[in-house]
Amino acid sequence: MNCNFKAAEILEKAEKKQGALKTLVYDSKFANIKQLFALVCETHKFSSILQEIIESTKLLKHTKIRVQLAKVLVYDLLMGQGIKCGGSWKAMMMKHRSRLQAELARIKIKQKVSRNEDLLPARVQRVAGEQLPRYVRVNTLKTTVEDAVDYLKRDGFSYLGQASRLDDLTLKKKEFVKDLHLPQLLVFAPKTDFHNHFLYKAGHIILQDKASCLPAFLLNPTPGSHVIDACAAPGNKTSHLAAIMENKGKLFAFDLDAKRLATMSTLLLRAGVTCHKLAHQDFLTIDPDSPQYKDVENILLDPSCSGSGMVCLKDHASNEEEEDQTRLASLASFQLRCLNHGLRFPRLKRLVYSTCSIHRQENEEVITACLHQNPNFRVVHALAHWPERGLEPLSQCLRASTSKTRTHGFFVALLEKHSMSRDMKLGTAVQMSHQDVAPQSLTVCGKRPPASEDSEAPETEEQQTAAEGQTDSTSGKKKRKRKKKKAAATVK
Ligand SMILES: C[S@@+](CC[C@H](N)C(=O)[O-])C[C@H]1O[C@@H](n2cnc3c(N)ncnc32)[C@H](O)[C@@H]1O
Repeated sequence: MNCNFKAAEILEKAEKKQGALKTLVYDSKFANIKQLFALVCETHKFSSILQEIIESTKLLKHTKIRVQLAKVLVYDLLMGQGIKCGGSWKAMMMKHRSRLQAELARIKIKQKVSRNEDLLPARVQRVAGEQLPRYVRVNTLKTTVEDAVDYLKRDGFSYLGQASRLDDLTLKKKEFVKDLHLPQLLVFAPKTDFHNHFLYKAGHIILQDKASCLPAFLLNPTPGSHVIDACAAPGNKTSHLAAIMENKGKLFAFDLDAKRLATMSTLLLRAGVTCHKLAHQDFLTIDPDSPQYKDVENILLDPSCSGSGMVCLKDHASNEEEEDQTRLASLASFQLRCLNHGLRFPRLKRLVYSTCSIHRQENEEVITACLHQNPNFRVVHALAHWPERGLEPLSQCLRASTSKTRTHGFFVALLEKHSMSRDMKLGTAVQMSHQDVAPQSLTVCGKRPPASEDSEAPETEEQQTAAEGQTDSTSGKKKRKRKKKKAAATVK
């Protein structure tokens, strides 16, 4: 189907509140998702100006097409690629081109601006003004960061060194730096285009938003380990996992969508990934007790979400009041089911949960409910220096946004199973308190994790005591334990 037509169909569905733009785009099964996504986002962004042009030129009357299609075609003709999709609509639009161009020029003169972007409503301009840097992840399966930097320098880019503050990510044309948080990430000026660059075509670099690099980075599976990427396509995080695993071990990747899996196959081939096993399967139907998954210790779960963190969609249904609550509830319920399912794998040690949503329902609330139902897991306080944390009380989790991290809106939680020895240290009382108290207080136990590689400095004894003293049953057990200890000491 023609890209313009598909884009119009999606805009119409979004207006009827049948879903968020991103989900609708991905659900469309369109062959070129990237192209469709860009067209939908841009048309949506300029919607009010396009409407004005269409009305004053009486385009609908002349062409008998629906308003959403008219918007897409006018956008493409006046501001986009010049209607590449062609066909009969192209001929039709060319007939009206000079009138449409004249109307756009008239609006610009009236508003005393010269650029199309300056016509955008203030709130949209604010978001567009927060243009994100271009993040480039170096694919260490094919090259090293140093070699990539050298290549780019020889190619005319100007290397400014290692960033140390967020402000260092504000870059001008051709400048680039190493990221301040993620060692394999290079940062360039917004809209630096690498699609035709040798390093991209050869799979040496992957174009991936910084926030989307967090899940694999935090999971950090060791080479040789067995890992599941539960909702994997189109596979950027899978290829990141494979790079961390140095292509050693087993990486099981599942997705429901055959087309996205096909794209993923190409991406993984280009990236030189060989340790994966792709399956066109519903993750919820995977048997955790099947012998082939008996050694799985790590799971990355990046399930379908509302996509409300994607910058270009911020102007659309981006806050909780506007977003369809029924839809959010259904997404959250699916996300929780996936999360609970992931935690059923018998040898699982760590699971990273992520979404590109900014809604508490899909993020902190899912984690809270999950902890409530899985008292043998806790949330790890990840990446202590990350500037934006999960909403209270889940500050162990990470959030990301244009303003605080210069990325798309994102959420990541790292869950870890209590090891036997840790459970013993914490006492079974902690597990009991998980089950017995309200979900919000559950995180108190998660908030004071025993030391682990990603957790903050070990807590004080005082904090530990406070955490353990959440319920009567807990303190009762503690008292009994202390009494026993005292008695034992006396005997000695
Ligand atoms: C947010 S996207 C994943 C993006 C991917 N992790 C990446 O980094 O490229 C969510 C994916 O989950 C898939 N999905 C949805 N429900 C699923 C299920 N029950 N089992 C497996 N995959 C599922 C969708 O088809 C979609 O490709």
